[in-house]
Amino acid sequence: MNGNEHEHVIEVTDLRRVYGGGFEAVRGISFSVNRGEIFALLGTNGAGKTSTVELLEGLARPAGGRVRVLGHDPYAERAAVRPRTGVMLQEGGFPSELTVAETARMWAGCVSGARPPLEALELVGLAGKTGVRVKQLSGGERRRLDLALALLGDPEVLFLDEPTTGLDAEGRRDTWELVRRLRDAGTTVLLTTHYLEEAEDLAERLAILHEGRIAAAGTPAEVTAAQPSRISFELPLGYFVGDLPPLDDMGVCGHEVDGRVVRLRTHELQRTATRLLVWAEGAAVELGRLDVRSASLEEAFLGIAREAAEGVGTRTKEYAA
Ligand SMILES: Nc1ncnc2c1ncn2[C@@H]1O[C@H](COP(=O)(O)OP(=O)(O)OP(=O)(O)O)[C@@H](O)[C@H]1O
Repeated sequence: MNGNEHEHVIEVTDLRRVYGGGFEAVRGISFSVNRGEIFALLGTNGAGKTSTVELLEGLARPAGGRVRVLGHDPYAERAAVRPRTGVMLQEGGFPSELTVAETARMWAGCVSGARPPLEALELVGLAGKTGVRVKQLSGGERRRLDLALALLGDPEVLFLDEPTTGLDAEGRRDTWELVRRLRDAGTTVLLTTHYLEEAEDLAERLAILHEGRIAAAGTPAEVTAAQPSRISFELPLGYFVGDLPPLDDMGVCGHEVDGRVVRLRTHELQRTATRLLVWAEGAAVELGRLDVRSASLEEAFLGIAREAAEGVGTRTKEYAA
């Protein structure tokens, strides 16, 4: 963060959203997104991702806090913000009888300065489907049509709500490639996703939401680094975890034993692995199925969700991403 407010294309401060009946879906979150950055919002089902993105899109008024997109309030100053943003909702909801080309033309008619519809369809790989009715498209093709429509206005800021849900592996990779190309051309992208590899691969920074609060935020590497690495192995018959050097001395921060299988957690992977291997060598012990791995974003996510659910060390506050 460079403190230069003009670089923050999206700024969210202590944002709250309360639905009728008093349910608080977004409970005071803060983050900012820089120009030309891809930022991912992750979270378990019902964490508040869509509720947040809708506030950024100006579709609802926050119950508290502040949102600025391109320096404007997207709800109160919708006319200033809307033409400069592209929105891909979770459910596009287009008339299913229209063809792909008709849908794109109809949509382009509502966008000032729209790029040619065929160009948008080409970007998402649907140029060969112009004559196909929307109802005949596969789920993945519909998501790509949603994305083409979001791109029609050549937006400065793109909101993508689960852009690759329903896409096969190739379609997902193609979409990532397109999002990266858009970013390289200067577009700022905020996306929500359930695919952790998508966030790890695409996003410069991310925030993990849990029950309306930010549970962790930073670069994928920063979020992952906060989680322990894992070492697992199987001890030979007749050996027990108590035969290892004292776990504290090995830098182990947690362990589980399941029969002869031992799983160690550590924030000092090199130290723990070295002590373990030196011990095994000295004791002439063959460690079966030895597996040493750094935490992945997926492990970080599951760890955060588990901690939050257990209420243990919940880090659900004051993350300024
Ligand atoms: N219109 C509404 N009225 C009342 N509660 C709502 C409404 N819309 C959403 N919620 C609740 O707000 C919470 C957050 O929902 P939201 O759709 O923002 O979550 P999400 O993180 O996008 O989830 P998912 O990953 O399942 O799409 C959920 O508990 C949901 O049930």
